[in-house]
Amino acid sequence: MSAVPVVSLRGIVTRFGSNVVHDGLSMDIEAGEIVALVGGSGSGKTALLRHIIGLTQPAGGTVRLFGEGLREGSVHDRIARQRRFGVLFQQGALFSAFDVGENIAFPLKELGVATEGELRDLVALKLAMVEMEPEHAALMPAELSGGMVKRVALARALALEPELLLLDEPTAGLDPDRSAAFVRLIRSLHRELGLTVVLVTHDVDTLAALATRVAVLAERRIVSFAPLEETLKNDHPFIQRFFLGEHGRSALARRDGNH
Ligand SMILES: Nc1ncnc2c1ncn2[C@@H]1O[C@H](COP(=O)(O)OP(=O)(O)OP(=O)(O)O)[C@@H](O)[C@H]1O
Repeated sequence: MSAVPVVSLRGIVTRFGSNVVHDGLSMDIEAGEIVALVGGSGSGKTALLRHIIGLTQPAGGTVRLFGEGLREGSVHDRIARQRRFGVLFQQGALFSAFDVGENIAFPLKELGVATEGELRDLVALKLAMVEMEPEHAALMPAELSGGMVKRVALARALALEPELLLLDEPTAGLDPDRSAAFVRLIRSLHRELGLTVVLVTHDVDTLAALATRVAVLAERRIVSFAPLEETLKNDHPFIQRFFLGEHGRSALARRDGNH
């Protein structure tokens, strides 16, 4: 296959003082995949997402997005590249002083891509994509349920019609019903928009429902990168604990029951 990976990480080294978080980490993510990134607390999952989108630069190694180095090209090229991905951070991270519509419009305004009238239409369109109503645009973040906060944050991540969506713990803090609804939403958006998705999650239910491949971050690198069935056969201690502990077992049993 000659297609260029959407994300290509080579020999990534990340250090915070004497804390070496990644040491020679490499991984390629192909177009259309949903990759679940798992690893212990503090293993560097969020730090890796931050490198992928260029918020931080690793101490060593290279990050390529859509076949281009993150620092490559003119300012114009970099802005164009930024429009090709959307991010949903761990806490949903809406701006509390802005209403829902302003939150969703924020990336569009920042890049100056629409007039006020177009913005209103685009906000309504993005709300519909996450199964919310145009009236919800006037609500303030404090008035939203946890599931709605995630939906609005997702609508904002989709604002610029990205090809790549990065989700950091998208279902954390949601009850099982809301979590399942969010998973269905991501699955249908993935299908309809042809997105590539990178998903950090501790939740085996979410992962089992979505991931085309599971990347396991342990010992400062990716120790396994394979479909779930194959991952489960790996006897790495972290993998065994993560999937075959009590929570993992019951999630996998639920998945088998749903098939
Ligand atoms: N800006 C920073 N300054 C210093 N240390 C940092 C910084 N960001 C992350 N770290 C450290 O790097 C390590 C990896 O952090 P990171 O947040 O990427 O882990 P994670 O795998 O996402 O964890 P969790 O699952 O708990 O969210 C941790 O030891 C963390 O303390």
